[in-house]
Amino acid sequence: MTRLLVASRNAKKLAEMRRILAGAGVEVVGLDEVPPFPEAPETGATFEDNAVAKARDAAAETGLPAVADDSGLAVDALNGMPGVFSARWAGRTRSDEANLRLVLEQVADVPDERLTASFVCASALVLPDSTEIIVRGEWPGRLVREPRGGNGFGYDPIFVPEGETRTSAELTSAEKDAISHRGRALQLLLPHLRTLSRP
Ligand SMILES: O=P(O)(O)OP(=O)(O)OP(=O)(O)OC[C@H]1O[C@@H](n2cnc3c(O)ncnc32)[C@H](O)[C@@H]1O
Ligand SMILES: [Mg+2]
Repeated sequence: MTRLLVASRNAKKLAEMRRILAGAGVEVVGLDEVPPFPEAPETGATFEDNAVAKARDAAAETGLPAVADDSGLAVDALNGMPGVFSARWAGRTRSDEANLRLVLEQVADVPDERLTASFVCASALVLPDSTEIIVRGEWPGRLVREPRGGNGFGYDPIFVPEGETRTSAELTSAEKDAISHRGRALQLLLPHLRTLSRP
């Protein structure tokens, strides 16, 4: 089976990517299973720029096809922030709890009807021949002021997807994967991954 390097240092994100890619006809390999290489900081202005940079580095360093995602929460009342800064919104400690508390503080005066937000995921596949495929998945919803639920990671406890009453941290893994920004982006990559495993 063709090996595919999934370039993420976030264990919970990686687990989601592994689940969604199961059945794609590739053997998923994590960064822990390849020799270490220096990883560039995520300095891009867009999710797409960061995703392709992560995947490009990983493919170049290992010679394997590589997929990476850059993702985050875009809050309408905050002009799309935290956006590409989602992982480190409350600073370098990168604490999920501190990040979501800061967002809640920032929207404290925003009326409920304007608490709309979306999760965004840009996912990039870079092949050994340097072909780059970049896709995007979005998951619209709204914020709640009290975190709820223990599944998922990041901002999941304060995000209620459109059409749901539960937060995304209250969805099962399978429910989240089926409709999430990451699930949608990776579905768009699947046809490209299938061509990898063809002789
Ligand atoms: O870059 P890698 O190593 O993949 O891991 P990371 O956690 O740094 O990932 P990003 O740079 O893409 O930052 C995305 C942040 O956005 C948030 N996020 C992304 N997807 C999410 C999801 O499905 N549910 C909740 N929060 C999410 C979460 O805070 C992540 O740390
Ligand atoms: Mg990151």
